[in-house]
Amino acid sequence: MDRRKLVVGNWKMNGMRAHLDEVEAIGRVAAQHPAVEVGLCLPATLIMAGSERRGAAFIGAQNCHMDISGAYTGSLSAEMLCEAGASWVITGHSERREARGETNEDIAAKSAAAHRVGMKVILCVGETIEVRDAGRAEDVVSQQLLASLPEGAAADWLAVAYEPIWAIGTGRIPTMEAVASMHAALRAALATRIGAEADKVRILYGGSMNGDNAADLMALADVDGGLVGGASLSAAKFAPIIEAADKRMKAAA
Ligand SMILES: O=C(CO)COP(=O)(O)O
Repeated sequence: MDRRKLVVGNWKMNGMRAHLDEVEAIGRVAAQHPAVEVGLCLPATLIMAGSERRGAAFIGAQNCHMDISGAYTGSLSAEMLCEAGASWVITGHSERREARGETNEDIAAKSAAAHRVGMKVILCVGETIEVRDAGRAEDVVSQQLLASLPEGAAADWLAVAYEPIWAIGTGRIPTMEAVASMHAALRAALATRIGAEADKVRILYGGSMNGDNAADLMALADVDGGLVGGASLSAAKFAPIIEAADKRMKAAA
């Protein structure tokens, strides 16, 4: 199955106008590696300016509301983010599931809302260290994925990111065997819901991905790219990850 590698930076609550030079530099790196789909999910304040300097990278948002409009102080709808220049949105990041109490149902609704306005979605799932240590990671994360999967999910608008919570920002990653096994389990779980379409859905790995481990991670059969936090904040750190994805695309061609 030819799945185009997808490498996306999640800037989280980082980035001021001064960092738009990095957006531009990453956009140039993306242009040098057209085999890879590259994007940056920016803080909402930078989406409009970032989308003017994005080069060959797409710009995404990090969250959206599930409703179109209304009395939701401080929230942004998918339509607003899309109009500002975001073509993708992250839903279900653990930093929102945990700290903001987002439920699987909320995440399915947000993902559907984004799809309705023509945006693409990166739906995040991942386990705590307690669940991993108890040997229940694959069951728990597969269930989380199915419970937060929006109606009509299809590969042309939905990607999944497996992000073990204990690997985010810690410099620790699961073993390659554990990542391979989880990604295969998630694809199998998807197939129970969407059948053969599951083969086309890109499943990204996220959590301490960097220039040193990206090549090994992206060589795994069901790892179709990365969702990258810290190492996406500068072109210098992000470029080696994009290059690793490009090499895999060429090796597979
Ligand atoms: O949460 C992440 C991306 O969404 C991963 O963050 P780090 O790459 O900084 O570990």
